Amino acid sequence: MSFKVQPAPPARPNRCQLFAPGSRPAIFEKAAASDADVINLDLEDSVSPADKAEARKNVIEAINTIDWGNKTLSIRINGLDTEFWYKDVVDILENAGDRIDQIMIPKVGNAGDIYAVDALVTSVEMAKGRKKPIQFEVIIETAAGLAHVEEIAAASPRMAAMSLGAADYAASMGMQTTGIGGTQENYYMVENANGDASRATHLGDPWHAVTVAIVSACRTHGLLPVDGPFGDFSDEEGFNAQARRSATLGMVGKWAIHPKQVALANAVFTPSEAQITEAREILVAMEEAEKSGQGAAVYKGRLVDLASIRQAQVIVKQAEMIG
Ligand SMILES: CC(=O)SCCNC(=O)CCNC(=O)[C@H](O)C(C)(C)COP(=O)(O)OP(=O)(O)OC[C@H]1O[C@@H](n2cnc3c(N)ncnc32)[C@H](O)[C@@H]1OP(=O)(O)O
Ligand SMILES: O=CC(=O)O
Ligand SMILES: [Mg+2]
Repeated sequence: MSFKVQPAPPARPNRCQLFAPGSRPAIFEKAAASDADVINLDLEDSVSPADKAEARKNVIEAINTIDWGNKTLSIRINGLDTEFWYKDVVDILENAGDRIDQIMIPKVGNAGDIYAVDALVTSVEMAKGRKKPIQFEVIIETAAGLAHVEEIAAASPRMAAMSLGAADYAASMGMQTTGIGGTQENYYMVENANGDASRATHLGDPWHAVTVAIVSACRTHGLLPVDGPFGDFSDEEGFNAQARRSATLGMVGKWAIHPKQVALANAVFTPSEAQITEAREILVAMEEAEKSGQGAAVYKGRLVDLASIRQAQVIVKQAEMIG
């Protein structure tokens, strides 16, 4: 471990973030009644420009009147390259009560973007005497966002979470796809020719590099790394495969852009009974090993050592937090 100890991320469940367009207030109550840990009311890309002002009003009313239970409530504002974002921040923080937890900032490109929103939020908080500091979550969904991911993660004490936005990321990177996340059929390896007539193909994961970059920046600075949208909400198997890859790489949750996806995300990002049992058994095996002066032991025929304790603790802590 470096001299600088890795900070812990916010201790709250973040297995699923359910999105609802701000221009569709009829679904807000349904979102509030869902099993998602986080609700994102959207003012950005699911709201057409003509509806932005109305959506802001809807969202403010919803923050103030709907019972959001113990969910994290987050509002996605418009990007800093638009004429909408400052009014999103000012109107919401001047008119919404303390039930709002987070602002989600889309398309961040560098630490300066966070600084700008932080300055505005801080000013409105002071002016209105707001007691509960607003946290930030951001979306990494541009080439610049990926290039500056670490400075973005470190940009403000308000930073709590970071998501991968597969749709805008693909557009910004010039990727040849219109799919939102998941399998990309043209991203594959083919087995060597070697005279073999049947050349098997193996699909690769085009989201791997940016996912790892996000997880690394988040873990370095104590944020929650989250996988973003999976557009084809009829494809449960595809969603599960994407979510399992993200969970394996260290992400803590995934967006749902349709209520169908909430249970899927919760299932993948909740450690299974088998995983929890195995993690607890490893901790017991290591306690026994340490008692007999050993740093390494054998569990089910494989090596476990002090690093295994830290791995097992990840799963046990996740399970305890989710309850
Ligand atoms: C790339 C990005 O930026 S992703 C993030 C931004 N995008 C979004 O926020 C989109 C969020 N999702 C949606 O707007 C909608 O789910 C859509 C447009 C995809 C589909 O909407 P619909 O055609 O109404 O879906 P469908 O008919 O299958 O809905 C089934 C039920 O779930 C409800 N529902 C649909 N979406 C949501 C939602 N996001 N939250 C809560 N409830 C919802 C419907 O009202 C309907 O309820 P009912 O059974 O009581 O009538
Ligand atoms: O905002 C999300 C995305 O995928 O783009
Ligand atoms: Mg986007």
